[in-house]
Amino acid sequence: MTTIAVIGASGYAGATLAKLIASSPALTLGGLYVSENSLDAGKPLSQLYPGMLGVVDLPLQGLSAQALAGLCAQCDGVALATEHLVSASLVPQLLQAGLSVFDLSGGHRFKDAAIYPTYYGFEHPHPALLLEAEYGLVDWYAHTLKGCKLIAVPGCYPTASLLALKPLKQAGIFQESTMPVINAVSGVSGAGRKAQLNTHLCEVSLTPYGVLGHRHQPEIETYLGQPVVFTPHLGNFKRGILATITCQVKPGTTEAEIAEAFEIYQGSDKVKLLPAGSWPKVDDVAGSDLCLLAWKLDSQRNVLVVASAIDNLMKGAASQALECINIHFGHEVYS
Ligand SMILES: NC(=O)C1=CN([C@@H]2O[C@H](COP(=O)(O)OP(=O)(O)OC[C@H]3O[C@@H](n4cnc5c(N)ncnc54)[C@H](OP(=O)(O)O)[C@@H]3O)[C@@H](O)[C@H]2O)C=CC1
Ligand SMILES: CC(=O)N[C@@H](CCC(=O)OP(=O)(O)O)C(=O)O
Repeated sequence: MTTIAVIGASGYAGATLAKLIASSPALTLGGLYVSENSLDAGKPLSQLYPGMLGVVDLPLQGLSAQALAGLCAQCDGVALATEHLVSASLVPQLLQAGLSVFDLSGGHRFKDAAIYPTYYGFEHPHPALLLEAEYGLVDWYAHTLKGCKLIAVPGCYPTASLLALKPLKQAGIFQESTMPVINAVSGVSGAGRKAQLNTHLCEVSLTPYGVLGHRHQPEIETYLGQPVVFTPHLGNFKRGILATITCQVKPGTTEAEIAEAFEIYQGSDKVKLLPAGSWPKVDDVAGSDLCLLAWKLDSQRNVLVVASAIDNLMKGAASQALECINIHFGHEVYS
């Protein structure tokens, strides 16, 4: 059995992951943690999420120095479902204790520390560790995850976008100067559990945000290897992301070439192509660990539209983290 603790376990991503770990045959939950002075410390997780009653009844513990030392002594790995700077500050001690770290935040997704002040609003406290991290987009980089102790679980929008675009990039299908245009809508759970005015029921209405400055733009560009225009939108639903992506393809590109590019996912039980003429809906993926893709080519104008749907809390966070954990520790069961 591999023992994994979850820090940030009362949040949407952490609680979702705790439930997945508790239900995984090869894993055992090594503890659930919140901030030292959290109002939720001492409560069973199932008190916050009654649907987890009998599944995850472990109590949430405040992350004191003593609790952190105990965690380090008892666990093989730790998942950080905490905000970026909290994750970045915790990682050195966890690595020093020999743990494998799975960071669900954006705290370790870039090698270039200069991204952090520009897109995250802080100087990275441990830039040298960025060079040690591997990017856990499991459908593309599974081979890098075994030998590394620090795994940066991708962001939700980048997961949806990269799974759609990387096959096309790899096949050399984009026109030289094209910038794929990604319009993506996320459910409100993407903003986390804590109360904020913009996620208040009466305030939520379909709207773009983070226009031309969202931190997921450089993440998508880094792992795609070319510029994109990314515009996120907040939708009035709880979970799921739908990214609709428009790109210009080389003149003469055929449907057969595009179909061949996406054959990379043939046999995958996580990334699936819908039959021609069908388009994914967020409700089709909500609660699942899937990414559903569909595309259509206008061969007259060399325009390709690809749609990609995931659950932001699952393939966009917790289930992808679980895949990283299982691959890293060599467990055959990936979900
Ligand atoms: N929601 C989503 O769809 C996705 C989220 N992510 C990333 O995952 C991370 C968590 O997101 P999400 O679950 O939405 O966030 P939430 O706000 O829902 O949860 C944050 C969690 O962190 C805990 N926490 C806060 N400060 C500390 C601290 N100093 N030490 C330990 N625990 C702390 C909170 O509990 P308390 O405040 O009571 O201490 C809570 O359990 C973020 O980095 C986010 O960007 C990634 C992909 C998708
Ligand atoms: C709706 C909403 O607010 N979504 C979040 C995305 C959260 C996430 O996946 O991203 P990180 O792990 O990179 O924080 C946002 O746009 O900030």
